Amino acid sequence: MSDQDKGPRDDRWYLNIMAPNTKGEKFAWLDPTSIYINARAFNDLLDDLMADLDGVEYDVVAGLDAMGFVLGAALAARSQVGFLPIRKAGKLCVETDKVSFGNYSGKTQDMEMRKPAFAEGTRVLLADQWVETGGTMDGAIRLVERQGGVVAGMVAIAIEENERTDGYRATYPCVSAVSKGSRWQTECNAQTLSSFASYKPELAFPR
Ligand SMILES: O=P(O)(O)OC[C@H]1O[C@H](OP(=O)(O)OP(=O)(O)O)[C@H](O)[C@@H]1O
Repeated sequence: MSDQDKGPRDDRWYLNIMAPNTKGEKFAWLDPTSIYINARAFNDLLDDLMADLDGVEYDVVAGLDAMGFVLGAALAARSQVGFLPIRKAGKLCVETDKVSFGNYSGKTQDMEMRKPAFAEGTRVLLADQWVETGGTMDGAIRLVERQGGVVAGMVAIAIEENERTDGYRATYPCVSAVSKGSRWQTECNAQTLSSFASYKPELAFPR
């Protein structure tokens, strides 16, 4: 792809290379990780998220296990702040706080954060790949607040619209590559993208 192909910044062209689910309803409805494979796509995604995070103040980025680690760590590096992994339960070998949460799959799971992870009043930016029901974010918010942290905002490739995520947008700065009011947002809410019709894995190849 050439620079000309990028188009206006609002285009968010890299969303076109996200892959549809081909494995059925036990899985998420799409796979955004194809964006990470392609250098231009990944960098343009990070550029747009960083631009939209301008004015949001945070001391650390917390990434949600597992795919939130990719975006969260990359944004932490760009922001020159540290990165805090919030893990699915049973992995951390240090003291932890634990919460239960439900996500799009309908299952209840536990997640953990090291204890203590930060000083009281630390501003934490929560990063995840995707927000669907918002249940995973809810667990992360509780973990951060339990240790006296302040949720500084949330960032993801997309935040689907529903009652819970409307509440997040009303409460925190929420940044997503899928812009509110865009046709991408409408398609994400409906869980089908028009770009799926022309999706090819080759679109994401590294070169
Ligand atoms: O808003 P929710 O309904 O809670 O769903 C969003 C969560 O689901 C996806 O992760 P998943 O649990 O599939 O795990 P993964 O990151 O390990 O792929 C996504 O990365 C979020 O973490």
